[in-house]
Amino acid sequence: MTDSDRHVSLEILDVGHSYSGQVALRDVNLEVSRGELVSIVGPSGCGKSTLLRCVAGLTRPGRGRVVVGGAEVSGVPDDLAVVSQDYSRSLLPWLTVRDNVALPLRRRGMPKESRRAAAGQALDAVGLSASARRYPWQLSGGMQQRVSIARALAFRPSLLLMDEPFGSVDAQTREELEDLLLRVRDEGMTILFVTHDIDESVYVGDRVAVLSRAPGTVIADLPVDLPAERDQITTRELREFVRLRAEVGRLVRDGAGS
Ligand SMILES: Nc1ncnc2c1ncn2[C@@H]1O[C@H](COP(=O)(O)OP(=O)(O)OP(=O)(O)O)[C@@H](O)[C@H]1O
Repeated sequence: MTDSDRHVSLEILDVGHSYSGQVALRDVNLEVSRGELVSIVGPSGCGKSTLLRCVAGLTRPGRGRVVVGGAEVSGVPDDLAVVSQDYSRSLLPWLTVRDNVALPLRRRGMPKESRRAAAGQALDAVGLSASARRYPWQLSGGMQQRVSIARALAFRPSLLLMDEPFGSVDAQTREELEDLLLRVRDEGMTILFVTHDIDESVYVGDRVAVLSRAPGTVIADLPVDLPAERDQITTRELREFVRLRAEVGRLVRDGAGS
């Protein structure tokens, strides 16, 4: 398998899901090309996390199908990483930060020295080299979240699912992580990125998919027609950025459910 073969497309086809008769998602259709970053926004409780769980193979959708790289998802795909809001449960407290980051690389059969080097590089990218030998419980919440992100980056999955990943970090770190994510996207990873932050959805996205109020369905799929090279200050000043931010904001506020 070549490196470019690892980057997959994703199809979400007529996906619906209910919890004990309560409909959380209905008729969700979304296609994501290889190497594309699609932001997903929508009102609280509209089913964004449920949708990511269906794509990750953690929840089997009651209706419809999810297809990753041409194959229907029936369990957790091998070549997938998830970064969720819940950093406190995602790291192993008995392993150092570096060993947490290196752990998934065993699945790739990578030799120990290469695992350590890849973990070191990813920690460097999120600004945590100095904490490599510490344990997760010795770090702040925001730092732990950066470790989870470093772990996903070191693994270099073909499909990366992120559920409000920067919600717990300070504003400056958040901007740095957004730019890091854009560099990763440039390497061809396919990314689904759930966020509550409308500015962020436009800044990092190639497209923004807006879900309606519960039960969630896609009510808009907007291309982000901004220069690929983004900058935290000048991109956010562009007329197209301001227009899109307003459009997404209006859709999230007014987006009708059934
Ligand atoms: N395991 C579960 N059991 C029962 N109901 C659930 C479960 N998980 C989610 N739900 C319900 O499904 C609906 C969608 O929840 P979900 O967490 O997917 O939405 P969300 O858009 O990610 O929410 P938020 O933006 O607040 O994080 C909500 O009404 C929620 O209460």
